[in-house]
Amino acid sequence: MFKPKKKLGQCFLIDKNFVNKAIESANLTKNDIVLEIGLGKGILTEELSKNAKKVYVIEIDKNLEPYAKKLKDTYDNVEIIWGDAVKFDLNKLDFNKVVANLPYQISSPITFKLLKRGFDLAVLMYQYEFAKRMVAKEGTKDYGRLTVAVKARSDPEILCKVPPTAFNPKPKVYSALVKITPNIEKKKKIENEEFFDNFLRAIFQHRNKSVRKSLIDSSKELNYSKEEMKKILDEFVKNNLDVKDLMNKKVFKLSVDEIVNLSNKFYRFLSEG
Ligand SMILES: C[S@@+](CC[C@H](N)C(=O)[O-])C[C@H]1O[C@@H](n2cnc3c(N)ncnc32)[C@H](O)[C@@H]1O
Repeated sequence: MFKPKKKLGQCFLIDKNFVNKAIESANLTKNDIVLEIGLGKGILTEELSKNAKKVYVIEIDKNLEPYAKKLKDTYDNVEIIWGDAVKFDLNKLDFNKVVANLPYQISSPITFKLLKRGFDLAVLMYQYEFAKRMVAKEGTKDYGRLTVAVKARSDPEILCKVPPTAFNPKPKVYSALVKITPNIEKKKKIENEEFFDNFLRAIFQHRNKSVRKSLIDSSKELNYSKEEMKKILDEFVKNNLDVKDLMNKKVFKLSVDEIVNLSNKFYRFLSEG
């Protein structure tokens, strides 16, 4: 008998309504190539393989092989990749959509990895609290680095809240199905994505401080000493008087657009200097 492992987030979906909701929301056609992370017993994989051209599934737990075999015996468009999805190079696979009931402990690294790789549409199950952070508004307690990283590149939407009874074993918390639609126009506004992500990491280390104080306190994230950062910021503001007010605002009160603009200006200033 298969014994689910908590540390691998093995809460398997048993309520077909949520499987159907995920499949419908992904608008699958026979041209779609889907990536799923976490096979489990294959409840989602089976429906994906019926509705898409091909399904790649990355699964870490080889003990689930009997379920993989059963699926592969019935569907010839399923390919299982045994390994850690966090370490796997997603550019090796030619998928265009992502549908998954994510193991919660890797929600964050997988979301960042997927946003970097790019996709046409993703429908993902997250812990409800995590989903709320993805869609949060500026100035609220849930607003943070994750919100801005996601919203600066896509339009995330909570489709529905999912109760613990939809899974076996039952998790302690609620979950949510989230649809992430990439937004090319928004993404194009980020002048340098690597710099933007480092900038986010730096400012959100101190979300309650002003952007200026936060950048000084986490100057190491951008490879400067505190003294260097102070001088740089003074020069930056002197040369860009329109950022003065933003630099004095608390980090968590800045909108996504304001953060993108500030990051772009700071990136340009540092590259020119
Ligand atoms: C929440 S279960 C979902 C399983 C199935 N898709 C379902 O909906 O019932 C998460 C699955 O991800 C797998 N998993 C956990 N960590 C993983 C990782 N780092 N890489 C790939 N799979 C992982 C677990 O073994 C488990 O099968």
